[in-house]
Amino acid sequence: MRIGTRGSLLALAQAHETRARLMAAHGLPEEAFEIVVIATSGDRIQDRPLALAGGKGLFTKELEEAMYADEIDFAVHSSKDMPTQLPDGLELSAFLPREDPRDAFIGRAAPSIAELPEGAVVGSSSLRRQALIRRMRPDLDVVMFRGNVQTRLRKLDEGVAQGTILANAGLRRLGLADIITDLMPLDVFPPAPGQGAICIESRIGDSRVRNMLAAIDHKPTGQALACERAFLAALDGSCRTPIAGYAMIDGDRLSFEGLILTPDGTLSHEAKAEGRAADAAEIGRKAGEDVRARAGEKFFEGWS
Ligand SMILES: NCc1[nH]cc(CCC(=O)O)c1CC(=O)O
Repeated sequence: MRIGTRGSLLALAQAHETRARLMAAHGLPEEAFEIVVIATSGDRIQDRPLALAGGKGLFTKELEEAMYADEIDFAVHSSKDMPTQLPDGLELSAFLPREDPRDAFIGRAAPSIAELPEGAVVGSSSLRRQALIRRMRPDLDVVMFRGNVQTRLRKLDEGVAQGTILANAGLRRLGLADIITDLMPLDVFPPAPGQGAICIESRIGDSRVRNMLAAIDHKPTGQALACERAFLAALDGSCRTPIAGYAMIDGDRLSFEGLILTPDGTLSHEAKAEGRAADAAEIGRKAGEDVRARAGEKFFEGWS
């Protein structure tokens, strides 16, 4: 089996984790799986926010083309980077057990956002994180910050900013949990839909691949993701609007909290929903339609 992945350290860590789980589940040796690294446009574009460069498909397009061309059997992704609408003939066929979904703060002048001095600079290129920081601390100066973890840490060392925010899950997968100075609570700083969950994309109808992946698929994570992705899809997947959403599964029950904000963090609309885990997608879709109706179409217009 050929496992397709991007070449970033985080993507490679995720591909290796997937391979280790497949080896354990099927009692197969490492040689049964080849990891194939494919560069994506998202990796190449470093000079502007991804929302302005075309949004989410940027991390997935080249991997999807490799699946169509039968150069790889499946692709490992961060669910957060996946568009809500997949190209024809492809599906999300497995999810690994979700890591902690929270965002992590890496602070220099202070260990937490609340303790930063007035006017301090925080780097982030995520519209959601920028809006949430501004909502918490309107006095802070939020600047664009892209690049991998090492680049960001160097910027902190150089004093370009006094703090930045990254996903706890990614930092843990990179073995970098010790650089975190604070974990953002889910209620004040809700994560992006899909954050912390690794997903696997494959060709619809490829039963050999599907059977292989079924052994490592984590159903509760798949249900949570179905809800969060339906929420996002109902909001049109607009990557110009800061959107947060997190579903929790407890047995056969699901609870969901979603949030949309204006980029400056001054206005927001929240959705809370509960129901059967089996109805995950329906719950997410309704929550999305509900906030969309309450916010009004004007809410989604005019941001850039
Ligand atoms: N867009 C980059 C990206 N995609 C997934 C993760 C983190 C890992 C995850 O959420 O599973 C990150 C980095 C970050 O947000 O810190």
